[in-house]
Amino acid sequence: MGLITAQGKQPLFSFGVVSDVQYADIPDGRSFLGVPRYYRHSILVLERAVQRWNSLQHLSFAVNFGDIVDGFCPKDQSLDSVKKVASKFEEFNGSVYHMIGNHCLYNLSRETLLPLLKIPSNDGCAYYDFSPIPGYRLVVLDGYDISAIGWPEDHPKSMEAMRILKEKNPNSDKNSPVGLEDLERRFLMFNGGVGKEQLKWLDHALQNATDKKQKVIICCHLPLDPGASSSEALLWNYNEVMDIIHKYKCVKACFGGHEHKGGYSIDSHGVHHRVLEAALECPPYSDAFGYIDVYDDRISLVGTGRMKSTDMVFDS
Ligand SMILES: Nc1ccn([C@@H]2O[C@H](COP(=O)(O)O)[C@@H](O)[C@H]2O)c(=O)n1
Ligand SMILES: O=P(O)(O)OC[C@H](O)CO
Repeated sequence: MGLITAQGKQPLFSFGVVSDVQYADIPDGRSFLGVPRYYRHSILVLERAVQRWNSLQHLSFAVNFGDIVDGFCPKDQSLDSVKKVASKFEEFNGSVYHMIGNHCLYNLSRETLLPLLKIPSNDGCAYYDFSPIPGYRLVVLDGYDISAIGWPEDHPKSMEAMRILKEKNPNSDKNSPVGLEDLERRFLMFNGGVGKEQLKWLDHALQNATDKKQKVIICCHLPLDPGASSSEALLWNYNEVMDIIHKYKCVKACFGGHEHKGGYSIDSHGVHHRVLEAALECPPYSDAFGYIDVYDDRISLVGTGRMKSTDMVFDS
């Protein structure tokens, strides 16, 4: 007999989730705002996540929401550290889908990272989609498509990002939100945007999903809704992405990372937004990972430790 959950129904499929491992073999530290960060412990959180996912036996795949290694990782250790974390993920008895975050790009070029993490790529971009079952599609966005990190300085995408940052953020430290108001505080160098080609691709993917009567789950390192995240962590053009998503009824939930404390909201169109709590900020012996049970009419995140459980119900 298959798995039956608390709702008395068998999920259509289930998958593991973890975000912001930001491993580095360096002593504990703090974020700019003083929040403790446990760089060596975070890989143990991932290790326990993989053990738990394997023990459940009903997860078909896992999704890593980015920032696999921290920016403070000594640069001569970047490659080995990414390989070390990637091989922990490989201990999972199923496929693992990765996305890139700002800290990945502080460490390694897209050229090195994407093949290492087996991220399907087109011209160095890291967006892709897949259908675990015919009725559902996961769409993974590259939130650093337009970014001042990760592309060579003279790359058109890097130059466009610098133009946006100069226009929107007058501070000499482009990671500083000082003086920026409300939602404008997202125009920071450690964030990024989705470029025109990717927006077109997203529109096409959602049209195609609609035609096939598929429901869609969006995954992006950067959060897409101000209700689920501080302004400082949002995707630069979250509004353009959401305008496309809201053209269709197929998107039921958007998941993200980057905002380490996590968040949850339901937007004006009934789309659920869940930002996942970071593995990096778990004090020793505590955890932040989970798995998601997907049904026709709900998506249930079952969290462990600091990752809160969230039941997301929608019209099927
Ligand atoms: N409120 C803030 C937050 C960050 N910064 C700058 O960003 C850098 C990275 O921040 P972390 O939280 O990841 O440590 C930080 O070194 C600051 O330059 C800021 O100015 N104001
Ligand atoms: O993961 P970091 O160091 O880029 O920090 C991101 C911030 O938490 C966003 O507010």
